[in-house]
Amino acid sequence: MIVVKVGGSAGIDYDAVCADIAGRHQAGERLILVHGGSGETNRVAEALGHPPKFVTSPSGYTSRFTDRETLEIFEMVYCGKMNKGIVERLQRLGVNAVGLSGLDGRIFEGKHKDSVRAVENGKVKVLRGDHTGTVEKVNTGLIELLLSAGYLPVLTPPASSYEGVAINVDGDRAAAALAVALRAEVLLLLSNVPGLLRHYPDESSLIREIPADDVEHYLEFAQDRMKKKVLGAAEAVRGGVRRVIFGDARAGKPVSEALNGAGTVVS
Ligand SMILES: Nc1ncnc2c1ncn2[C@@H]1O[C@H](COP(=O)(O)OP(=O)(O)OP(=O)(O)O)[C@@H](O)[C@H]1O
Repeated sequence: MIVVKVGGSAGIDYDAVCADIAGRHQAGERLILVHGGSGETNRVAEALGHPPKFVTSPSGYTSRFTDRETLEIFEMVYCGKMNKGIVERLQRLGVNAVGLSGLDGRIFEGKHKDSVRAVENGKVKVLRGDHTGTVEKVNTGLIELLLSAGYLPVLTPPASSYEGVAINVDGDRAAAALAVALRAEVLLLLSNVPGLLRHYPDESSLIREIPADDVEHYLEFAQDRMKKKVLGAAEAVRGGVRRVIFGDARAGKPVSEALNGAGTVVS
């Protein structure tokens, strides 16, 4: 089993990702696709007059402040435009894909965090009304049903809180939790960069290998949103996934190239 997570940043070639996945699925490989949608969510939020707000925690992690209106825009883009766009591409390629969010069948579950600590102008503030959380539990029943019937699941945040409330969760860490729950051999985290760069944005500074027992050490090279990917990779290998790859989804055959050794390999 391979869990592929494709991001939602500008420059990602979804046609290339879907064509590669379709070919591998049709050759009999067991795959699941998880996707993001941050770039398009920012654009739509601006257009709807509710611009995105990002907050940085005292420990340096950046996340989207998700009030109820932001959550609804997030769902429009992630579960609507992005998810159905990917499912349509796969259907056109002859793959019977099924798009679901983490709310459906409670695939992704976690605790609802209503408040977040954020550093603003050098001061730590507590912001309330947040709809975020972290995936703590993956309910694999529905996924296994789909896989055994030959469907290709295409999953996206949000997740469900334990009370059934939609929560914005990080897609990389959700994919990591899924890979652990399904005992996947490989987790691919594809985005608009060649992998983890030692000196971002210098693409020639690609880190080729990260030892599985030393992933957290590499957090120092990741800025802002890349930190969550490194954290997700650490969680996946700790949970038994043998290989995590940060790969490039901008062109070519993103899945196959990553599996053939391109990108940053954590093992
Ligand atoms: N050291 C680094 N190496 C590579 N990218 C980095 C680094 N530090 C920060 N980044 C940033 O991290 C981004 C990737 O994370 P991001 O969460 O935006 O991607 P995504 O997975 O495509 O999006 P989504 O949240 O929609 O799933 C890159 O576009 C880059 O700007």
